[in-house]
Amino acid sequence: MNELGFVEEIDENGGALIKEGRCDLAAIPIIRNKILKIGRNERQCDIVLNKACVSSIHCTFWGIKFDEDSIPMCYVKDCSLNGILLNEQPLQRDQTCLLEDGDIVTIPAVSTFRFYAKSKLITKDLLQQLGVQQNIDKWTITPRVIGSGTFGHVLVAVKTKEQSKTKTRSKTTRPLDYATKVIKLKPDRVDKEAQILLQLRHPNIIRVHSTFLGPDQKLYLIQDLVPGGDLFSYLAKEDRLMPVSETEALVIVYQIIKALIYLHSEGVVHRDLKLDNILLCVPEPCTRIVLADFGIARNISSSRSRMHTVVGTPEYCAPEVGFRADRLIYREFTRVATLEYQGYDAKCDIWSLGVITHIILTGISPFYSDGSEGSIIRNAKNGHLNFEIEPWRHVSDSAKGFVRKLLQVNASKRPNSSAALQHSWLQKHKAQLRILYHQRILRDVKHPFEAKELHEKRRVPKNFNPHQLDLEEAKKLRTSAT
Ligand SMILES: Nc1ncnc2c1ncn2[C@@H]1O[C@H](COP(=O)(O)OP(=O)(O)OP(=O)(O)O)[C@@H](O)[C@H]1O
Repeated sequence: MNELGFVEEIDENGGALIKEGRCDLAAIPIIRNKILKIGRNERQCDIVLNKACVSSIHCTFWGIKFDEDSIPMCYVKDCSLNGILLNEQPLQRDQTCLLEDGDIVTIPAVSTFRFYAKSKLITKDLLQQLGVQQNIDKWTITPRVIGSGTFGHVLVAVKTKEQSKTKTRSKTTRPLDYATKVIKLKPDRVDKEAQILLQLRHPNIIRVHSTFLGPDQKLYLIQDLVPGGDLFSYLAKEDRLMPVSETEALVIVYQIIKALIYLHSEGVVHRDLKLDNILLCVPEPCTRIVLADFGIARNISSSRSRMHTVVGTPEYCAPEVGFRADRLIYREFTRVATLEYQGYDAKCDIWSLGVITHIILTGISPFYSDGSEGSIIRNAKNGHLNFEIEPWRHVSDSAKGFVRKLLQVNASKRPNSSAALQHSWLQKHKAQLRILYHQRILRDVKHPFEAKELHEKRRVPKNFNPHQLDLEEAKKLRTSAT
């Protein structure tokens, strides 16, 4: 079942609007992996509103379902010049809001839409079942689950204070939504994730606002809610991972490298970079991406030491980290000094980026073969890459060279994060990537990041065309097709 919610145009009395010839407007489904667009542009929009005050794409709706059992989360984003109202309250340009069943979205003086949730069932005592507090300091934790992982659950949270303040202004005002990661683990691990994240400020790294230690040694990490889902779900279509265009891959990889350069300069190594830990602001190309899940990240700035603990996910894990095909040698993620290796450093993140780049360009995980842990580890140690397979056919040699370089088994030959940015694949598109990044990708960033990215003023060339990359690629594809 692909429908995650519905958007229906209504009249001023709240009744469904079924005009002659426009009955298709009644209850348009929000489906998985597709953004529902409302605006003036006939080619791109699902609901076309032909009025001068309506922007080409005025607002968009989409839904995210973390897994088969989870309740979808649907969002609306204001992309317009003239604005939209959510329950009579204006949104800011580029603002995204999590929707609740029955929410009303208005394009002033043009149209009004009602959002219906597909699944409304949220067990009231879910928080109790999960052993999660409803109120932590100034925060209210809601029973809406965004995602789950090995270490706990991620739920929607709102600021309690803000809620009561806004309630006096209007009953319908929605407080901003945040994500709370609730971790019930050993205190030392818990502290590390919180400590590391609180020190980081970068538009491509998850922003943590506060942390609280609740009863039962549960840590609450209040973070920005990143509404576009993770990169794995974005690529997963019809039971397989679909590659993205080379242009889209460049924009993703560029942002991951930006985050890694910052992270490594702060002495932090992520150690678990994978598709599931890369979040998207909107599930569409050229969106801002955010690295999340610093659960096993390590701060090595104090000692500049190398790391010896075997952690991570074998599919994305650099050979020097020391995963072994024979699981009996270590149990799960215990601390095992890697005897035949000298330990490892921040370049383990570069290897993971190599695996990620391979997957997003081809839909194939380079060392996966039969999927058994043993074969993945053996294949990664061997480092053999096969560029002869069909999905590489339309990919440029420089992209292949980039992947080859990052997946060097010998870590000393692998570039560090700054050198990865200097690779010809990215350098060739340097100017366009920079402009796209500063003019478009960072547009929704509201926080005063210390990172210099936001303060850099770049001159836009007179003939700059934000679609230039796509055109170049289209040209290339046309040539290769003939
Ligand atoms: N701030 C956020 N905004 C939106 N979604 C999020 C956020 N944080 C986490 N998620 C979602 O929740 C999922 C689980 O979160 P996270 O990876 O942090 O948990 P974990 O227990 O450390 O997982 P893992 O088992 O991968 O280690 C993510 O894959 C993502 O889909």
